[in-house]
Amino acid sequence: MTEQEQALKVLRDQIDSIDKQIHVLLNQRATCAQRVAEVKQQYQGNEIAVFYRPEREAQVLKRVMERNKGPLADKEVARLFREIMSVCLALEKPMRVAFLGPEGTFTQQAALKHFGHSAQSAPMTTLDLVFREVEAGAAHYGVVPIENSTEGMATHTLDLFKRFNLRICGELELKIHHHLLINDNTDPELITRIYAHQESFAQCRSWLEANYPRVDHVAISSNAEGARLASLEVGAAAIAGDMAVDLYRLRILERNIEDQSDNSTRFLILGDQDVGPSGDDKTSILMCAHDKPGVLYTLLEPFHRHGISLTRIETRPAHQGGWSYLFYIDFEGHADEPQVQKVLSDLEASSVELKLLGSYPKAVL
Ligand SMILES: O=C(O)C(=O)C[C@]1(C(=O)O)C=C[C@@H](O)C=C1
Repeated sequence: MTEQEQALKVLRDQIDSIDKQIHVLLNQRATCAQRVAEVKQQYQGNEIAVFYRPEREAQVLKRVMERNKGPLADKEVARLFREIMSVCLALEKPMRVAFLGPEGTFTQQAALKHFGHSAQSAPMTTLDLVFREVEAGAAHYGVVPIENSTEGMATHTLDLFKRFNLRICGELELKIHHHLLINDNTDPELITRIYAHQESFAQCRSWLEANYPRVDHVAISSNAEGARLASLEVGAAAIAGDMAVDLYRLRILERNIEDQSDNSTRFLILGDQDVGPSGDDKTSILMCAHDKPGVLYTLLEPFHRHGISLTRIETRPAHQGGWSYLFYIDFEGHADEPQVQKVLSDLEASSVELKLLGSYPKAVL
């Protein structure tokens, strides 16, 4: 055995021994999760037991990142623990998560980032169906886009919160990297059309003008569908993300063509449970108000008085006849906290229609 082979053997023996310990510990953790499930079932009485606990998951992931000393990066260890919790939760109860499909969309990527790969992700053809599937109990949770850093709010998602009585149970952010994709039979010099969702064309506008000014842009229901078409047609290209590349066996002609390098999308997790406080939470509400002088002041003043920071405010027409508006507001804190409760009761007293969409842990990963 050479000196190098000897050194490798020593290190690999160490790795084998560490793996054995990790293995034992993983199964010990899984056994604890199974017991947790039994306890949840015992104490839930007649109600359906709630297995997924976003507030606890957020605390676990945060602690993992805080105590991390490397050499693994904080996000990487958190990602590993994300998957460990995902398998433990699947042992307690397999989760079905509806997302805006088809397979290969950024929303699916978001679902897997948030729930880990042990959750079963179920593609829906429209956003309405994601809401409906969760409301009907056919899926435990849903994942929907809410805003993009380049293009702003996903207004259709906002409108659906008014129609459906669901809770927001979580949020996450995903970096959105778009690639220009072709199949192996397409000559890069002979591209005649590019498929993408309207939103993605908008996020890559300057790059497309500079590089493909005379090629047809075909707007399509999703990037994943565009990728599927580009995998079948000679002369077609698609704009889509990493998941679509593997799924439709496409070639990346140009990487990261988004105009803003920090292009990212925020997604919300829909469910029907009230999530407990994690210690670092956000709350979302919808308010409906008529257009009269000082209305915005009435809505916002209680936040100022009780020292609550807003993280987002968005206005939409309420579609109720006349000039009524819907205000979608995100702010810091949890509905169980006294200051937040004061804001909510002041708003209710000021005769605006108020709908609490949910309190949930701030995105960790
Ligand atoms: O602490 C719990 O309630 C658990 O069910 C355990 C656990 C975990 O693996 O840590 C699993 C699923 C929950 O979503 C949160 C945490």
